Amino acid sequence: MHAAELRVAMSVDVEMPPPPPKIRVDRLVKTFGSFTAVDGISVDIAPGEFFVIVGPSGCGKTTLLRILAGLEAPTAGTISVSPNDAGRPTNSMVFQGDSIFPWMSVYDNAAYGLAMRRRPKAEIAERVRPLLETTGLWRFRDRYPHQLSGGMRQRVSICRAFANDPDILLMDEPFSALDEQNKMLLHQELLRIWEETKKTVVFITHSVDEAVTLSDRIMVMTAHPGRSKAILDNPFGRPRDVVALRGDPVYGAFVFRIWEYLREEVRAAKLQEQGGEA
Ligand SMILES: Nc1ncnc2c1ncn2[C@@H]1O[C@H](COP(=O)(O)OP(=O)(O)OP(=O)(O)O)[C@@H](O)[C@H]1O
Repeated sequence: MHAAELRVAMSVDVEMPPPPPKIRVDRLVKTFGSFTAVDGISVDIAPGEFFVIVGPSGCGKTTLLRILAGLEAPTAGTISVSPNDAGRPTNSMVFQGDSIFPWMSVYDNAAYGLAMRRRPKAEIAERVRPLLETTGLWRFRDRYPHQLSGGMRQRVSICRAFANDPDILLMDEPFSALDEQNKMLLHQELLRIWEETKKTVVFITHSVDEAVTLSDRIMVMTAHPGRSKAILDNPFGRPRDVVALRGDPVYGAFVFRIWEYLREEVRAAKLQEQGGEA
């Protein structure tokens, strides 16, 4: 057999094992006193995956993200994150609304994580400038947050998180305060930056549309106590055009499928909120 034939034969026969997960969540439980916020969630998230969590209000999404960020300890179960290159932060968090510093310019806000790690100025510029350019903020780099629109402030938060070059990005409803048009632009920008960097992202949202637009997989959570109800593979490939996506008949069908899982949970959460039984 020639070497080329042997290679073909081997490529057919040898199945590569999947890469080890970047994040492994194993039977995770979080209680606050007698209240169970997260109840036995297990999931493996692959390196470079865009993993989105949707669920009704109060189901434990933020609690789960805070545990991933190391801001809360689990009550039971474990979270393990495969190690990264030394010297890089494990994760950066982007919060709901914008969380940039009002006393710092756009540039300094975007550079904040790197400056805190005392990276050389040239390296900071090398990282920050392309991000500010991609998001249309470069010419506003000397402005302060009060001189920016909400969409621009949120762009600064995203630039800061990516500039920091973490292994994992944790995003807690970062776009919930924005109007539809700004949201759409930011979705496209976020996807563009993510496709260049292939970071592992865990993203929380209330919006099924946002989940479908951004994700590789979507976890639907139950109403309190927060459990994993379903984990769905997104049928759309990459790269994505966030507007064209909506014209695809598969889009509506996938949104509908997620709502089938979600609607009962939203109803249950509403009843819980009103003090009734779900
Ligand atoms: N530190 C805390 N002490 C007591 N209860 C808490 C604490 N943090 C969260 N909870 C409760 O845990 C539940 C889950 O909260 P969490 O913020 O994780 O939900 P969520 O799904 O992110 O909600 P939303 O979508 O409304 O932001 C809520 O009932 C909340 O009140």
